[in-house]
Amino acid sequence: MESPNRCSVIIVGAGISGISAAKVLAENGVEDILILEASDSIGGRIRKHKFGSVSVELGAGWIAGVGGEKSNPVWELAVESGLRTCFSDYSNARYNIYDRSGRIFPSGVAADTYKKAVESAIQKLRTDEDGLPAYVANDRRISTKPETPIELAIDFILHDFEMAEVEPISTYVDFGEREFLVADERGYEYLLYKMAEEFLFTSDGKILDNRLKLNTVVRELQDSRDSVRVTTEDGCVYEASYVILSVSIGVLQSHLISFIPHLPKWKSEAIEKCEVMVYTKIFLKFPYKFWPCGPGKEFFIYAHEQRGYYTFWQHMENAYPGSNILVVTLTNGESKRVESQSDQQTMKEAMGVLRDMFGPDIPEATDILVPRWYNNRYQRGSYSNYPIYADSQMVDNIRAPVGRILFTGEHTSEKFNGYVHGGYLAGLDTGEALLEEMKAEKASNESILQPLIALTLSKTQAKTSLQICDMHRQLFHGDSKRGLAEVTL
Ligand SMILES: Cc1cc2nc3c(=O)[nH]c(=O)nc-3n(C[C@H](O)[C@H](O)[C@H](O)COP(=O)(O)OP(=O)(O)OC[C@H]3O[C@@H](n4cnc5c(N)ncnc54)[C@H](O)[C@@H]3O)c2cc1C
Repeated sequence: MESPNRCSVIIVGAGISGISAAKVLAENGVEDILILEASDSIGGRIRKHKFGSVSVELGAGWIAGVGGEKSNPVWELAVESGLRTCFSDYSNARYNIYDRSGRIFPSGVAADTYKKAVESAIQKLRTDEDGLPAYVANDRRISTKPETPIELAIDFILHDFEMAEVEPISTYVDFGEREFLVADERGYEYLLYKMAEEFLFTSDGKILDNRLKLNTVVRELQDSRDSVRVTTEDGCVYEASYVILSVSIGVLQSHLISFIPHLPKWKSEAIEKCEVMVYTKIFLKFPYKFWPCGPGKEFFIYAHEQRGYYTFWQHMENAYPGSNILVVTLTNGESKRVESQSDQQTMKEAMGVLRDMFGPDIPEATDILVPRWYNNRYQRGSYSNYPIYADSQMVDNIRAPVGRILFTGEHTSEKFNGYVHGGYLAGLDTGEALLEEMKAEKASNESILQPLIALTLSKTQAKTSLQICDMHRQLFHGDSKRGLAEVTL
């Protein structure tokens, strides 16, 4: 039987965590790596798409957590790369709440409803933390259930958009409360290309390096005492001393990848317990704009009796003036419902909502774009959402290595899960942890092997055996230009 392709480390997934882990390894001399990516590009949940004449972000759109005492590392990457961004001011959204007949709720009503919703959410959070139902809370105040359309709309934006008013979110506490929308034709993914070009061979903005294999779906990881065998959907087998697995928590839950032996119970239980949020941005293009623009008008809200029904809207005039694009965000149940229906049906529903808000004479949308993160078998959702009862043990278990397989990705970040910077920092941490592990293993091997080599090999023989290792390294390293012709992207 032919021996499998072998290298030091295989990284499964080329999202921000996989690329940042690979970068740490390469920078520290571990260059015989192989990155296996299921889709046709790097970026994962950071992905741009040409829509109309502009680049829109199907996945992550914002750099969240800017302007605080500590600097968000992703913001630093964006500044270094000259990425174009626009500040997003959500604070006015609550004053642009439309009812079904197109009237904007008076600001006093909106502010009051908002205040009550925040108080109620804080109350609910306290009782959830105590493990008690709301009606037996210490101070006997009962958290109120949202019922009216405006209450439901505000409840949606407070909870499904993780507004910092309800609980302290590490991202905002550590890095600041400002958020910047990426509005750059090169896309948010440009940050990943900038990182990748530091250790992979690139030309004309394309990665041309045979250490990155796109369209390669990993289906099985077989962990043994001294290596991991990786089998892909097309039947190829690779072998490495270690694997870094950066696929999303949704993919881990979906069992797209089998583990031999099975993952231990503590690991699989922790993976199953983590919730997955689905978040869908639907883009609609119009022949001209009919919505209000100007200061404080970027975000607007539709209040409907069904929670989350085309609630949260944004116009793209600040990001791309003249683009005539609206974005509406759906989450969870509504995302799944819309993913399973035709885009024409979704356009019809969205147009109905817009006519409620802006009247019957508005123009029909000329194009629609509906990303399907939940049905994408390489994602199975948008990002992890630790349940309220999750403790640090659960996160530790999700992150902990099993044998020679290390787990990384936004879901392994205790403080910043769900965010781009969570994925980035998790990748750096995993890369560094693996370097430590490799150093320790090398030291222990040398202490066993040194006396043996001295006993069994003459000096020249020992040198020859080292050269064989070096030749193997050249498969991946130092000859990337020759590898060019063989690469298919
Ligand atoms: C719609 C949406 C909006 C978001 N908005 C924001 C935002 O505004 N700000 C923010 O900070 N964050 C946002 N996020 C979250 C952010 O995008 C993620 O936290 C981050 O990009 C995750 O990076 P990652 O490396 O952990 O995972 P991923 O990017 O998912 O990388 C994992 C990679 O593994 C690959 N893969 C999966 N299965 C296999 C397999 N079997 N074999 C080989 N490869 C495989 C995938 O194709 C993918 O490329 C959003 C996400 C979504 C989906």
